[in-house]
Amino acid sequence: MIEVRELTKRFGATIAVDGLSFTVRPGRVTGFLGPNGAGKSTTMRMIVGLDRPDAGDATVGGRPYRTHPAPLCAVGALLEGRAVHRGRTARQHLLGLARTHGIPARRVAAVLALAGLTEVADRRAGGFSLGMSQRLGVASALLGDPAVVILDEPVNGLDPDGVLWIRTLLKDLAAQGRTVLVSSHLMSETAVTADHLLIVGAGRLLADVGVEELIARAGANRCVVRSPDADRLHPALIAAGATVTRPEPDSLVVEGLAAEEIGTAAAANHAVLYELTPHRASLEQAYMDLTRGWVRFGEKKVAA
Ligand SMILES: Nc1ncnc2c1ncn2[C@@H]1O[C@H](COP(=O)(O)OP(=O)(O)OP(=O)(O)O)[C@@H](O)[C@H]1O
Repeated sequence: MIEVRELTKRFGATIAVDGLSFTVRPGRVTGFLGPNGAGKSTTMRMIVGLDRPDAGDATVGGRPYRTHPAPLCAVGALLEGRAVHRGRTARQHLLGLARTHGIPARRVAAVLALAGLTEVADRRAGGFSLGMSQRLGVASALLGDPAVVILDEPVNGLDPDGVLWIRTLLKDLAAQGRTVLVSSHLMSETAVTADHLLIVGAGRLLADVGVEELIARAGANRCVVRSPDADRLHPALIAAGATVTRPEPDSLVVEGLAAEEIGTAAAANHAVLYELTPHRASLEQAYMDLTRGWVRFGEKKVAA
């Protein structure tokens, strides 16, 4: 579990993080979403003690990151710009990290395999592509078998194979009961992996919401129905509680009823259906609506 309370960070005139409070729960993937400059990296850096907050605090597993006796075994983090000694091989890098925490060497082989790096384990990390470096960063984060995993933009630089790998990995980690916080500025990417979303803009929390709930909030689900018996179906759907518009004599746009309910009402009224198409509100649109007006233009914060 990660708990963030009233976290605030200023860089000169910029308030990077502005009184942010949230809880990240175990057993699910939490997406940390926001446009560029929203304060995601700064928040993650404060959670792992790399940046000092101006106000507020963050705890991991009930205590500040710095006070964990073996932090790597409590929290695994992949943060942007993570330093790897360029002259060392991937295996040497991981063995070095393992030694600082008394982690057995067999764990190194395990995370190399998990990250798909076994074949390149003895190559110098300095020659790694961005995607391979990201994989090494994830391997490092998982080295201590931590209960909490924090990844900042992990899909950056990954090829489609790598993107699929990270998606599966995140879901597996959550299914094992770990707390997983993963940042992105792309809703489309996050929606396929995350169960829960924390959406930030200009350092503030805009939404703390389940993926499904956000879709529902984005607007009622609509169904397009075509029927030669629209005259009979139209009043029946209204009686069942729907809001119905009728753009064509044989077509109805129905809000407030699920496709199953519409089908059932049609059958009960002996109405033939030529079409019954659910149109879900797009998550992308919901995200755009939420974050519109919270994009930073230089130093200025612009609210809707
Ligand atoms: N070390 C720093 N010095 C000065 N300003 C900083 C520093 N780090 C971050 N900022 C500023 O704080 C704000 C939040 O930045 P942050 O990197 O946390 O956002 P982000 O949501 O991670 O963005 P991105 O998706 O672009 O990585 C931005 O305006 C950024 O310019």
